[in-house]
Amino acid sequence: MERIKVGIAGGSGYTGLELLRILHSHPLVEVIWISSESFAEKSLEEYCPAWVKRASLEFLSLSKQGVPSPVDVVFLALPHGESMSYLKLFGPEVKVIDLSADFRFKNREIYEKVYGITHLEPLALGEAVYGIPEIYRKEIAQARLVANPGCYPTSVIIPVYPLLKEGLVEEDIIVDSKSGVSGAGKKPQESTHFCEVYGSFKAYGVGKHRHQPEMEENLSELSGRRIRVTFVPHLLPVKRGILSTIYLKLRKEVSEQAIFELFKAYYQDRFWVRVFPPGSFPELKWVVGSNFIDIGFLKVDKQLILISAIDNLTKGASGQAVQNMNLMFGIDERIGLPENILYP
Ligand SMILES: NC(=O)C1=CN([C@@H]2O[C@H](COP(=O)(O)OP(=O)(O)OC[C@H]3O[C@@H](n4cnc5c(N)ncnc54)[C@H](OP(=O)(O)O)[C@@H]3O)[C@@H](O)[C@H]2O)C=CC1
Ligand SMILES: CC(=O)N[C@@H](CCC(=O)OP(=O)(O)O)C(=O)O
Repeated sequence: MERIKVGIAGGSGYTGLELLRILHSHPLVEVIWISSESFAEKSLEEYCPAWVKRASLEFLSLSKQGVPSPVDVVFLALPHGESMSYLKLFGPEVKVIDLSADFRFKNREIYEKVYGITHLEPLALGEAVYGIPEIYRKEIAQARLVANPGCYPTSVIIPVYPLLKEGLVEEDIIVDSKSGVSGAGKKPQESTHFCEVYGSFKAYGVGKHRHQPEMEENLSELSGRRIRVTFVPHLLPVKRGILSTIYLKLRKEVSEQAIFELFKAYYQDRFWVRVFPPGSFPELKWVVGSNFIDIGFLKVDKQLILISAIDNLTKGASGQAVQNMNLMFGIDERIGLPENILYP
């Protein structure tokens, strides 16, 4: 098979560098170009010496140079609002996987309200497939444009989906998530400065985080009911990882064993999902660096507590994006993705 030719828009950012880490070891891929506005014409080695002796690529400026060499697929690892402005550069023969939120909503009005910007490519919203391979495998395989989900929604939608789909839980869901600081990207901000974060722990975006409507729209569509999510994210003083604790009310009596069997029925053949037996819970250290999502659960009377863990940059972003690319090109979704963790 000829290698898949890849372009990475935003190759100098955290998810862009994670894409490079993964794709460099992918046996069926060749990275043809990477872009950065601030480092245009600088080499990857100069920007990030970890690449010395490994790859000789030079950043180009997408805004100034326009469409670079032809590729089969482009990853848009760009800020919200920027991704959609670059979509038109790529013809219909090029597959696009967008890591931003620009194509995640079916409803344009919700996107514009949540992000406070006018959508530049509203027609593409209908075409885009929400990129959770464990749920939308068939649609992703046919897609030209995939909207890679947000990191927090990935950690919530995968564990909650089987329970909602089978009508086992109520519509009101409480999500308490904690994320490492790389979730905020590489651009310096006071709130993510080392001294602000290290040795501390805080909630942010309480009751108004933009991932709440993303989870609600998607879970409502999947379940055919109006789902309400109360979402509180927190900033952990670590670089990578998300741990989400999800509280659900059971609609009827179900045993823990039956819930375990349900998860197995949905995810047994989904390699990147690991469901733990009742009472065993995930930890960041067992997933960080890998593309796994780990799920644990416990029933307390009528309440079901789910705990999930992912690496925000891998299963929460670039790993999932490569998993989507594999499906779009008809190859095994395991290929090229990291199973190894960064432990200790
Ligand atoms: N970090 C995470 O854990 C996750 C991030 N995401 C989403 O993925 C996307 C990328 O995130 P992340 O990698 O963290 O962000 P970063 O801030 O680390 O990187 C952003 C990238 O976009 C480039 N860029 C910025 N502005 C422009 C522009 N106007 N035109 C062209 N290129 C531009 C930057 O290049 P330059 O060198 O010029 O600055 C850089 O390469 C975002 O939409 C984010 O929300 C999704 C899931 C998880
Ligand atoms: C720690 C932190 O700041 N996290 C980011 C979420 C990153 C992400 O996955 O979301 P998007 O792709 O939707 O940007 C935040 O709360 O905005």
